[in-house]
Amino acid sequence: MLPEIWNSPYSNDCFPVYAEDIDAGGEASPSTAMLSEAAGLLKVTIVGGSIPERSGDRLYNTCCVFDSDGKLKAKHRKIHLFDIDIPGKITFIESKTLTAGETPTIVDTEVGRIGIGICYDIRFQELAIIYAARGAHLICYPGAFNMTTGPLHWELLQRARAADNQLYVATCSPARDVAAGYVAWGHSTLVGPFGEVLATTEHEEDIIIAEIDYSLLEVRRTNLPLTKQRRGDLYQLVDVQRLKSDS
Ligand SMILES: NC(=O)CC(=O)C(=O)O
Repeated sequence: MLPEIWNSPYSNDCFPVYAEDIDAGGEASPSTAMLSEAAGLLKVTIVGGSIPERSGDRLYNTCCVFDSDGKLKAKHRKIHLFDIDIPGKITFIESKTLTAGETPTIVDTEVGRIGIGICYDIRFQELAIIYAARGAHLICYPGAFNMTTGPLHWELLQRARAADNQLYVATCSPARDVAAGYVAWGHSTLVGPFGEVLATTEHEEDIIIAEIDYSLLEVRRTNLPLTKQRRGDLYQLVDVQRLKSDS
């Protein structure tokens, strides 16, 4: 797994410059061609962080997932754009250059059923609930939280998504570069289905190698039978996409 916007500085000025046309493949998208080659050569599934994607006259913040033959299995376009204003701390308006994606993305891979979100997507618990309801074992969030929100929210949100939905959450952030226009918090992390941090980095460049045991999902769901105890008679989340595809 790679971080959010790993082929470009994280800035509205740079997104159009570094954007690649993913659907055209080959030389049009050197970053995804490289990921596909690496997945095939190493025989691993890759959740390819995200890059700015050009599609016609639009730009998206897009994560590509490759299977161990190097085939593109899924493409997730960041659904919730990072438009925030905390005066004196951080203002970022992704929607100045980017368009929001329109579909949640869940993908069956050799290493489990994976839901994908990109950074700000982690703040919207409904997306994680839908992924859990559709049988995700793991949600991967390439992200790049910052020095204001990172210390308070980055780990909190990962643990909340994992504990509420009793699944694994994996995040990958760029390392911190204090000279960059946007300073990332770092701290890539793997969280287990009890909300426990299984592995994490500091803010320097690093790699996490950790084991995921999906049999723990059942154990935790038996220990705490939240799904059975949910009061669907009092509240419900409607899976609009599923309703659309069923009709
Ligand atoms: N960069 C993001 O998309 C999100 C972020 O930094 C935050 O939610 O805080």
